[in-house]
Amino acid sequence: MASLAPAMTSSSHDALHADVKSTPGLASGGAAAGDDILVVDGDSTLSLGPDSLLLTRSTPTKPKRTCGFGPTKPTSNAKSIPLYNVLWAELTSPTTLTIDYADQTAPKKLRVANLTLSVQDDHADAARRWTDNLLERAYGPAKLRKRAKVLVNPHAGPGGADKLWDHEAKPIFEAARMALDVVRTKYSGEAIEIAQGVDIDAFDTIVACSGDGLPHEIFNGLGKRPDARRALGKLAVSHIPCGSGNAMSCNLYGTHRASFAALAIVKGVSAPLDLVSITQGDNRILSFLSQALGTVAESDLATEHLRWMGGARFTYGFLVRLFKKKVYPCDIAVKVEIEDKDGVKEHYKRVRSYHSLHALANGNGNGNASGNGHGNGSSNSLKPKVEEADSGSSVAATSSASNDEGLPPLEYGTVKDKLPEGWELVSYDNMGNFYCGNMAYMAPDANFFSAACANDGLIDLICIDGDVSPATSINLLLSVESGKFFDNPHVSYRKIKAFRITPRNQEDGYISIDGERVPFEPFQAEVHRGLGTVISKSGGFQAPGPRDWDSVTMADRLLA
Ligand SMILES: Nc1ncnc2c1ncn2[C@@H]1O[C@H](COP(=O)(O)OP(=O)(O)OP(=O)(O)O)[C@@H](O)[C@H]1O
Repeated sequence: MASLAPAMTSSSHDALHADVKSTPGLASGGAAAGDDILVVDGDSTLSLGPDSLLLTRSTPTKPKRTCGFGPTKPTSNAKSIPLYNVLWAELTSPTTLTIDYADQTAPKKLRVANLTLSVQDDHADAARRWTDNLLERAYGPAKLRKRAKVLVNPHAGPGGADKLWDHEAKPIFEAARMALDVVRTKYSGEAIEIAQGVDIDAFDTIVACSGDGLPHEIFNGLGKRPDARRALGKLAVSHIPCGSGNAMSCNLYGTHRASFAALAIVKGVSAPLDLVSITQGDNRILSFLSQALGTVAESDLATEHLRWMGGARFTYGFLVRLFKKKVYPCDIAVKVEIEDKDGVKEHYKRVRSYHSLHALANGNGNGNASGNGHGNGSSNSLKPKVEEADSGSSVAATSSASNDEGLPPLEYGTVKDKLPEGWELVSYDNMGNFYCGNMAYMAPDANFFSAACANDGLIDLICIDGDVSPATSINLLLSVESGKFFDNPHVSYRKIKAFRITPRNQEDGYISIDGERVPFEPFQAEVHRGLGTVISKSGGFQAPGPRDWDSVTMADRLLA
């Protein structure tokens, strides 16, 4: 019989005799291309369902004895493996079929397991075709055997990135037969240099095993190249979560667990991601995640000495500050695109509906389409209005003739220039939080920017007054986890294209760009639609969106 066991114990596998079953509609004695069923060991079968691979043993396995206590337990004759979990399959000899897959052995961990079956030698060709069919279905639009440059930050988060890479991510990548080039970073900033010099044609993805600091460095390294636009568009950045926040992985893979993220990278597709140019003094850097000034920035950056607390250090820092009712006076000038929350929800609905309809139009109901998120699909009638409205400012639109050049020009100049026309300048004496997000989750269970879209050319701006009562602040913090934050009346939520912020009456303080501290000086930001590329599980973000965004009929969607 076939044995299903972790790879480490493969020596215990029983050999199987495999044959190709004649089933109605299939050629007798051989599996024609597209065949779904392979017969093993005479009567056992391996069948390909729409979502899973099913091994059914014909001979019932003997029930297990229970030493006389209670009734004997019947042993199941079938084993189902989700196709999403299938990593690799091949005939390792003309008579041996091996299938590697990610097995969920614990709620927080996947482990590589394999299935070894013998194939009758006169049916090797048919078994090979069946194997190709299996891999095609298991990978869908995802590229097989991605080539990865892997950067491991041994000092990420609470520590342990080496272990997470070695024990949770690497085995999954290796089982998927990915080509790996692994580097352990030795000092801060090395990932910038590596990304600056990497051969972008030699790899499909550059994987950060780290917190969100290494992806920030990687985007910036790619952005410093003379061929920045091509590099950012070609080499997809991906993330194995090893830090304390791990926002990138939460947004793109819906998990902050290393082995689940590794599987999502294996099965993920390249997708464009908006990136934000930040100018401060004479510098220009890229931001992929967030820009913050106020309680949130300080709670993160001023608690570095409490790293041992893991994710709890942020909550601790936040509570300490909110009881002080700290305010951060500043001048803010914003290029607003969508002013009110209903408009933001409507926009989110349009983008999501476009992506799901686009996926359906491509015959990919699970939304796992490679075009998903690029907004450049063929079905023009389904395009959301925002994408058309934004096309003038998209990087693709402004740079198609010059793809090998550096970063796109700044549409609104730098922080040192005169304030652009049409920007609304407001002075705030009581700002508590100026928080701008390019992704939804800022950490697990911290879906601050629930209306964020990966590739809409807009960033989401949250402003909260600092002089609200501590009870209101605590309620606000709790509402993030419960999903009610977006609708809280104390939260101002807008979609914007650019902003400039100038702190006032404070000698020093904290400004966070993607969780990294930058000088406490005025800075300006503008978004570039789809400038970066990431590996994503389904082409966009995994966040659920603002509450009730989807209370809309199919007709609404089609008319949106
Ligand atoms: N070998 C190293 N020694 C010291 N610093 C390093 C090294 N390698 C990378 N770094 C720096 O560590 C910084 C933080 O990296 P990373 O995001 O991986 O972890 P983190 O900030 O601890 O994550 P989190 O914020 O989620 O806790 C990066 O800015 C990077 O420059």
